[in-house]
Amino acid sequence: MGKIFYLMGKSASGKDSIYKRLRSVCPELKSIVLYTTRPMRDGEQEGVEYHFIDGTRLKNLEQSGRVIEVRTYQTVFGPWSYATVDDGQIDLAKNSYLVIGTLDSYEKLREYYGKKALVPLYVTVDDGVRLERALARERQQKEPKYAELCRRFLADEADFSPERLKGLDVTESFENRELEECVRAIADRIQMEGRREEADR
Ligand SMILES: Nc1ncnc2c1ncn2[C@@H]1O[C@H](COP(=O)(O)OP(=O)(O)OP(=O)(O)O)[C@@H](O)[C@H]1O
Repeated sequence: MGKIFYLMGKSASGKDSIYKRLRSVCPELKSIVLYTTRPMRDGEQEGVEYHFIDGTRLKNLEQSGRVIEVRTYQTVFGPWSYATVDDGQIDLAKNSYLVIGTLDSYEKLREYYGKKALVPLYVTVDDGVRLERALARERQQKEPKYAELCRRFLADEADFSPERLKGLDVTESFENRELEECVRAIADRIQMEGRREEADR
């Protein structure tokens, strides 16, 4: 049976950077396209970055029991939802998947597909280094949002508390000191899972 490799970590831990590298290092892993009610941005394409839907369609999907997890953010443009939907794109009999997300969405997918289907890939960075990286990244924005950066940094403490991680069996972590080293360690972990699967057959 295939696995869902679930990449997660606190803000600015390097998930996006690692995800992009893993996409080329582990091309056999499929991606999952989420659904969102936020408007499409210039350059985005339906079905590539997201499936773009409206609130009514999301409600219908929820009523049909196909929404595995949904998060809604209150933005200045109104509420924007992001959802993982069981629309047939996830077929664990055939494929394994690489997904990037939050600990909450990891929990929901784990409830839906079963503990055995999920492999958590938890990325960590020393807090001081992470704050420096977050600040450097924010400084490059046209309108840096430093208060939001601080809010997220503090919220991470509760979101990824040791108790929560332990409760969800996230016992392994990958330190992102040097990007390529971290990518290699995660790729090795992914390959080990493949070997385990073969041995069990
Ligand atoms: N190993 C590394 N060494 C130095 N800089 C890094 C490393 N990994 C990532 N970065 C940089 O740190 C910043 C945060 O990385 P990235 O955006 O990938 O994190 P993230 O976990 O996806 O963040 P968020 O969840 O907040 O969007 C980026 O500017 C990225 O270029």
